Amino acid sequence: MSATIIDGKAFAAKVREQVAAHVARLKDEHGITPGLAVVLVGEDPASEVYVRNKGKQTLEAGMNSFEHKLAADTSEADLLALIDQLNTDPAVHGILVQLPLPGHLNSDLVINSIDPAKDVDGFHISNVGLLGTGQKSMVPCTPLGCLMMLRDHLGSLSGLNAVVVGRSNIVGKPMAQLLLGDSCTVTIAHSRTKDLAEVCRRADILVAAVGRPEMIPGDWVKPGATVIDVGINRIPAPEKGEGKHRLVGDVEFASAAEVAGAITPVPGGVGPMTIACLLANTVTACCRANALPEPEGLTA
Ligand SMILES: NC(=O)C1=CN([C@@H]2O[C@H](COP(=O)(O)OP(=O)(O)OC[C@H]3O[C@@H](n4cnc5c(N)ncnc54)[C@H](OP(=O)(O)O)[C@@H]3O)[C@@H](O)[C@H]2O)C=CC1
Ligand SMILES: Nc1nc(=O)c2c([nH]1)NC[C@@H]1CN(c3ccc(C(=O)N[C@@H](CCC(=O)O)C(=O)O)cc3)C=[N+]21
Repeated sequence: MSATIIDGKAFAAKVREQVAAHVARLKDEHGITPGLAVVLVGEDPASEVYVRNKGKQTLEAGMNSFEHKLAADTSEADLLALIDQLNTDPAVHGILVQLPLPGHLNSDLVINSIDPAKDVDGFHISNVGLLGTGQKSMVPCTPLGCLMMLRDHLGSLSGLNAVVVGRSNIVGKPMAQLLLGDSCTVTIAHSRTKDLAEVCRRADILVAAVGRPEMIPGDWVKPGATVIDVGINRIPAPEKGEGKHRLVGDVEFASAAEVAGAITPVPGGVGPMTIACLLANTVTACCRANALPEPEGLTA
């Protein structure tokens, strides 16, 4: 193995320290405690892992955590009423509605009912538009975490060929916007892309956000490339015992690590950074709401 392992877990711990320091200052100097509300409708395994880690880390950073767990058959009207209440609650600075939502709920409608200033996921059309036009916005947590690791590892990204595999609204598209903002030459690949292997081999920066376990093998990776593996896939792990699972990314780690210059592991890569950036966005939202200076280095 030749690649540098980008330690997202350690990086995330540093980001959370910076967040906690800023939270302490907000409390001491202004008597303000940032608050994050998370809304979970029904049960989704990926979301539950995320919510569990997040609630704990929100409290550890000194912030208030408000969890709203709603039944899977909650009506759209009830969900919108809750969001309305959180929008007007002065103790709530950030609102996150876990995705995916059950099929009977219109996610676009729900997301766009969140006050854009409290939209710490950065999914509201207003924030999407601001990001796309290079204006100050709330930046989606997962792509923001990826950008932080890339800048930390590479310094300048200017002029590099970046390939993002996946075009979802929550990862692929905002990731591409951020890379473009840092002057990469950006290609967005997806399930209809012709000769994906060839496209990937041109990437100085390869971001995989597909949701297919170990889909990208080492021979799709350009020698020396920086590989960011966003995928979180639970696969059976009979070697750990009957019915056990383990997490793997969208990249075949062992073979990719032979070729890449640097690579993020799964777990311990993008996942922890996503949560750290959610906390960072909550502090940023709180500062903006109170017309106070924002923490430095924690936004795009
Ligand atoms: N680490 C973290 O913090 C987070 C991790 N994730 C993980 O990242 C992964 C992606 O999530 P998300 O963006 O929400 O997923 P989506 O399912 O919304 O999007 C997947 C994308 O991958 C593309 N795709 C699917 N199959 C192929 C293929 N064979 N070749 C090329 N492209 C393909 C799809 O293309 P098309 O549009 O053509 O269908 C689509 O654009 C998942 O594993 C998820 O669990 C997600 C959020 C946060
Ligand atoms: N509105 C919304 N925003 C999201 O950002 C969002 C969402 N909905 N729905 C679900 C996905 C998924 N997601 C994860 C974040 C962190 C880990 C994470 O911490 N992963 C650890 C592993 C945890 C474990 O050990 O199981 C790691 O990669 O090291 C996982 C998954 C955010 N998402």
